[in-house]
Formats: sequence, structure tokens, C-alpha cells
Amino acid sequence: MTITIIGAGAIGGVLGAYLARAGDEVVFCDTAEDHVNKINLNGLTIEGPDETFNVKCAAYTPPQLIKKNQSLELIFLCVKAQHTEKALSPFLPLLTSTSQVVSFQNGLCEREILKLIGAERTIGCFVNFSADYLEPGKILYGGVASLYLGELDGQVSERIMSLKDKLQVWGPAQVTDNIWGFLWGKMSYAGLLYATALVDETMATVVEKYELRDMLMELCSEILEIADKEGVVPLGFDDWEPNLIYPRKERNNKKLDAGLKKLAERMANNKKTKSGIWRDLAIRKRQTEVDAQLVPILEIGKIHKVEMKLLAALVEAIKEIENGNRKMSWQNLYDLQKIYKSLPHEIRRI
Ligand SMILES: NC(=O)C1=CN([C@@H]2O[C@H](COP(=O)(O)OP(=O)(O)OC[C@H]3O[C@@H](n4cnc5c(N)ncnc54)[C@H](OP(=O)(O)O)[C@@H]3O)[C@@H](O)[C@H]2O)C=CC1
Ligand SMILES: CC(C)(CO)C(=O)C(=O)O
Repeated sequence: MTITIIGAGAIGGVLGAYLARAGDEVVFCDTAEDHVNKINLNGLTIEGPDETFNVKCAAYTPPQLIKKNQSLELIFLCVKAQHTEKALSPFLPLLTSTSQVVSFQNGLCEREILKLIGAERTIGCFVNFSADYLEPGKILYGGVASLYLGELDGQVSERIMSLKDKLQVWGPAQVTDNIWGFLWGKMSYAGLLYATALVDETMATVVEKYELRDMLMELCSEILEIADKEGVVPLGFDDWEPNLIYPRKERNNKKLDAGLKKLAERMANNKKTKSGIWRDLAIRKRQTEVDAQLVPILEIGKIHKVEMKLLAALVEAIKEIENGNRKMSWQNLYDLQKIYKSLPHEIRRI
């Protein structure tokens, strides 16, 4: 079955390249014409921690692929969260009743995808390996990390087992019966990642900054509280353990500090030392995924009547950096610290 990768950037490029190298038929589709042209001309190059390799594959822009008018059975959707609907919609007429669309994205994009194509054709995926689009035809790959596939209803179906098997050529892909748990777990981690992007430092440097730790963990707790209200049990991965952070009253600071030390070490040792959010703001000078990732959590929070002062301030600060009305600096984190210190005592470090 041909795998169509919509969004042949960092994540889509890496997965597609491994699959193509192993002999799968992979078709890349991306709006960046220079990237598409380069792939067609010279192939796609992956610069990984252990090897650099190049694969030859067909690449198309969305209008070119639509023009081919061939049905698409398996789509890996690897665009930024805010492009989900725009990227998938043009292909709806090419889907069949058995097509599968797998969301290799951060955020709760599956909620949006299922509205477009129905839950039966939507497959969830939690992805935590790191990669960066370097230039047309070239992707930096940070190496393997957690990747879990899951049906939205928790079923362990044959189709996700076979997808998991297919992905072994990339690395240790796994299957979960709680994909929402992973997606919300990643969202709590995303709170931390967005905060690290408020300053032009590595993620590890911010995580190691002990005096900011309580504030950062409260920021993540705000997100975890919403997951809790939604009836989801957030899951941990790669030295990130939501259950050490929330419920607040059960927080074990000793274990949490040990976990964050390991996380900072992992971050420092990765080829990608700053987040994709930082890269969007500092290098690519474009909007982050904040409107499609953190803003929906604020909205769900409103439904549950939970005030998220830190998350709201973080969203505002990120948007100000996006718009050029704020610079990256430590002061941004200390501004959040001020808000944290004004929170009721019972919320602060227990
Ligand atoms: N990179 C990472 O390390 C990680 C990323 N993720 C998540 O993976 C998802 C993908 O991110 P990432 O790979 O980094 O993003 P990239 O920007 O590297 O890749 C996305 C690609 O999709 C293209 N694109 C945009 N709109 C469309 C469209 N309508 N149709 C087809 N292609 C389109 C983009 O072009 P253009 O740039 O011109 O817009 C870009 O080339 C995100 O949700 C991210 O949060 C998760 C874990 C780690
Ligand atoms: C840091 C990373 C790669 C997750 O590990 C990520 O999700 C990002 O860059 O946004």
C-alpha cells in the first residue's frame, strides 16, 4: 500500500525516508515547492546521529498530487497542528471508505481530523523523536524516541498492529490502548517546551534552572488538571512523568527533581537542543503551533471553569514574540514566576 506523507518536513521526512529505504512505496507531498523540487532532483537526505542517508522518492505539491486523481489508502499527516484542516481537506475526495489517516503531530489534532473523515478512518499517534527541516531536501534527525500508535477508541486493531510492524524499519514504534493519555501527556510536556522557548537558551538550561522549577511544574499541572477533568489519564515517556507532577497534593519533589535531572541530560545530549517552538520563532520567523495546541486547552479549561493563569500568560507571551512585540529573554520566565507567586498558597509547591 502506498504511503502518502502530507507534510514532508522534519517528522514526515524522517519517517518517509526510513520507510522508502526499506522498500515501501512512499510519496511525499508538501507545499514548499523548493523542497519538493529538490527531493525530485536529488532525493531526500537525512542527517541522523549515526548515519546520513539519501532516498529517492516522488514528491508533489498538493495541487500536483490532486491532479493525479489516485485514491489514497494510507496517509501520514505530518503538518504543523494549525495546518491540519487545510492540508487534509483537498484530499477528501481521494479517500475511500477504508482509507487511514495517521496524525504524526503534537496537539489534539485527531479531534479535528475525525470531524473531517470520521473516527473509523482516523488513527492517533504520539511522536516524540526530534528532527528539524534544515533546507530543501535536507532534514536533521535527532534519533529514536517514543512513538505510539493508537486507535481513538483504544482498540488494538489489526491495522495498527500492521502499521507498528511497518514502522520498525524506523525504530521501536509501539501500540497503545490509551492514545489520548499519550497526547495529553505530550501536551503537559508541551507546556514546558513552550516555556523554554521564551528565552534563547537550550531546553536543558531552562529545565535545570531550579528557582523556576516550581513555576514550570505548576504550568504543566494546569494542563494536567484539564486532562483530569476530561477523564484522561496522561501517560509518561522519555523521562517525562506527568504522575510525578499531578495531582499536586501527591507530588513527590524528590522523585520529580531526579526525573527532571534525567530529562535535562536527555535534552542536552540530543542533536536538537532547542525546541521546534524556539526554531519557529528564532530561525524560521513564523508562527508557532500555539493557537492549535495550547489555545484549545485554554478553551477546554473554560468549559470546565478552570482558570489557567500561567498557561494564559504563556500563550500571550509566545504570541507577542511571534508578532515581534516581545523579545526572547529570561525576564519572560520571571514574569511568569511573578504570576506563580501570586497564586493561592495551596497551589504553590506542596
Ligand atoms: N520536529 C520535531 O522534532 C517534532 C515535531 N512534532 C510535531 O510533528 C508535527 C510536524 O512538525 P514538523 O515535522 O516539525 O514540521 P515541519 O515544518 O518541519 O514540516 C511540516 C511540513 O509541512 C508543510 N506544509 C504546510 N502546510 C501544508 C499543506 N497544506 N500541505 C502539505 N504540506 C504542508 C510545511 O511547509 P512550510 O514549512 O512551507 O509551511 C513543512 O514542509 C507538528 O505537529 C510537530 O509539533 C512532534 C515531535 C517532534
Ligand atoms: C522537543 C521535541 C522534539 C520533543 O522531544 C518537540 O516536540 C519539539 O521540538 O517541539
